[in-house]
Order: sequence, then C-alpha cells, then structure tokens
Amino acid sequence: MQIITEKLVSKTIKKRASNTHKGSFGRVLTVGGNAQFGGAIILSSSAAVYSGCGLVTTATDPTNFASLHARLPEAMVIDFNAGQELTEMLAKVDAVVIGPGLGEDAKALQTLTLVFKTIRAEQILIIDGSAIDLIASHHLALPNAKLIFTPHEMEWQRLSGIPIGQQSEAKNKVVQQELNGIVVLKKHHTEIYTDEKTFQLHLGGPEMATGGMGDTLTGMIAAFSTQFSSELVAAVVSATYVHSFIADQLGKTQYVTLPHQIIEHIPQAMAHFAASKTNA
Ligand SMILES: NC(=O)C1=CN([C@@H]2O[C@H](COP(=O)(O)OP(=O)(O)OC[C@H]3O[C@@H](n4cnc5c(N)ncnc54)[C@H](O)[C@@H]3O)[C@@H](O)[C@H]2O)[C@@H](O)CC1
Ligand SMILES: Nc1ncnc2c1ncn2[C@@H]1O[C@H](COP(=O)(O)OP(=O)(O)O)[C@@H](O)[C@H]1O
Ligand SMILES: [Mg+2]
Repeated sequence: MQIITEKLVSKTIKKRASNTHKGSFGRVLTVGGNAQFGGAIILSSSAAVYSGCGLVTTATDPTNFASLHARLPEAMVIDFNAGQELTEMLAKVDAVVIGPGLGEDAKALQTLTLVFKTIRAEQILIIDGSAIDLIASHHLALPNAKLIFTPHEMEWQRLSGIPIGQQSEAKNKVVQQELNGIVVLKKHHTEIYTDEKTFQLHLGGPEMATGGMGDTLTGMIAAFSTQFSSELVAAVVSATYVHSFIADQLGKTQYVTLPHQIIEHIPQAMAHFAASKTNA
C-alpha cells in the first residue's frame, strides 16, 4: 500500500486561475437527509461549498429546507421526492453525492433508483451511508458512471460480504474490481482502493469519532473531484487526506473535532496546500 503524502496533495490542489467564475469550479448535487437525518446532508453540502465547489444543490426532505438555508445560504434546494425536478437537476451537474442520511425506506429506495437510472457515464457518483446499505440489501445493479464508494467497515461488510476482521487488502481489492469504482474504506488508517494502486492514510484519529464525520468527507470528495477533475484518483485521495489533516491540526488542542469545525477550516487548509505546491 502507498502511504498518502503531503506532496501528492500539494500537487493536486491547484491555485485558481484569475479568469474564472462559479461555473469553472463544478456543479455538485447532494442527495439525502430524510426527516430524521437532515444534519447528514447539511454537512455533506457544506463540505462541498467550503471545499470550493462553484454551485451546490441539495435534494432533501422538505423538512430540512429551512435548517439547510439557515446554516448554508450558498446551497440551492429541491425536494428529493419530486422525480421530475430531480431528473432535471441530475442532467446539469458534474458530480452527485447520494446516501448521507437518505434512510432505507421505500422513498429512499425510489430516490436511489431514479439517480441510478438517470446518471450518465461521464458523471461522478459518490455512494455513501444509506445508499450503500440499500445496494447491499436490495442487490441493486450499479449504474455506468465514475463510481466512488465511501463505506465504513460495517457498510463494507454489508456491501462486500467480507466480515470486519477479515477485510484484507487482497480480499478488498477483488471486490473493488467487481464494483468497478474507487473504494474509500473508512476506518483508523483509511484505505483507498483504485484500479492501479491502493493508498493508506496515516492521518486522523479518535478525535474524529463523531456522527457526521463521514458525511462531511463525501462533500469534500465531490468538490475536489469536480475542481481537480483531470486526475480523479488524486482528487479523492487528496480530499481524504485534507479531511484528516484538519482534524489532526484541531486535535492538537481539542479533545474532539466536530464535523462542522472541520468544514470551517477547509478553505484555510486548501490555501496551505495550494501555496506549498511550488516546494513539493
Ligand atoms: N447528523 C446526522 O443526520 C447523521 C446521520 N447519519 C446517517 O445515518 C445513516 C446510518 O449510518 P451509520 O453509520 O450511523 O449507521 P450504521 O448502522 O451503518 O453503522 C454504524 C455502526 O457500525 C459500527 N462500525 C464498525 N466499524 C465501524 C467504523 N470503522 N466506522 C463507523 N462505524 C463502524 C459501529 O458499531 C456503528 O455504531 C447514514 O445515512 C448516515 O449518513 C450518520 O452519519 C450520523 C449523523
Ligand atoms: N479513530 C479514528 N481514527 C481515524 N479516523 C477516524 C476515527 N474515527 C472516525 N474516523 C473517521 O471519521 C469518519 C467516519 O465516517 P462515518 O462512520 O461514515 O461517519 P458518519 O456516517 O457518522 O458521517 C471516517 O472518515 C473515519 O475514517
Ligand atoms: Mg457514514
């Protein structure tokens, strides 16, 4: 396994060109947040905005509209149960996050099925949380798109059939190939499986063990993938690194680092890596 280095991240996070606008930095759609788990999709969407995505739209349960806008006025919203609206929005974006707080009821399954049916081959689809569990429990066929799975160990057990404790590099690699996407297996020392290489993260720690931390990572991966799109693997690896890098920085003085605190520090961390580019 290749340990992820600061050098790789510095190479990936580019300084922004001057002659640009919001359309230059990607369009992301985040799909999730039922009445119980609204916070999950707010964190995912916030992470995408704070990671520099030009335009973020959130498809969620209408009960979350007011709280989302109060926390994140930069995001636009649609109802994730409105099939026509969701289909139209899916046509306009570069990357989609599906799963944070989506839930696993009939409505959630319907929303996931619509996204799978509508997504196009050139679009990036980040599959997290409830969406992973729905795929596993309903044996759903996967769409033709640039797939990125972000399971924690329990979700990976459900999706891959490999029990926690037996999730070796060799076994995980076989399933990653079958899934035909990138797999970010989240845990202490997260592993990232790609067609060419397997990466390992040596940052992050128990200060990150708060609900919503993985939801936050999905938005970062989406925004990094649309902005640094020439190298999808490097974008995913860099987002994963910066997420834990911020946690470790805050963890020097904090016993726990909350997901919303990580989000607040993303712009500063990205500036750090963009500036250190020339020394890399
Ligand atoms: N504020 C919110 O709205 C939140 C919503 N969430 C959503 O809730 C839904 C269910 O996700 P959960 O992950 O909570 O539930 P799961 O039941 O899928 O998994 C959680 C359990 O898995 C076990 N586990 C074993 N290894 C683990 C590892 N390496 N990392 C994490 N857990 C591990 C733990 O016992 C843990 O309680 C998802 O849609 C998720 O996005 C959660 O993200 C929590 C925060
Ligand atoms: N002890 C730990 N060491 C390193 N990273 C951790 C630790 N605990 C949690 N994390 C990180 O926090 C995130 C948790 O993801 P996840 O369980 O999906 O959270 P949620 O679904 O609640 O948002 C992952 O990125 C994981 O690597
Ligand atoms: Mg999660």
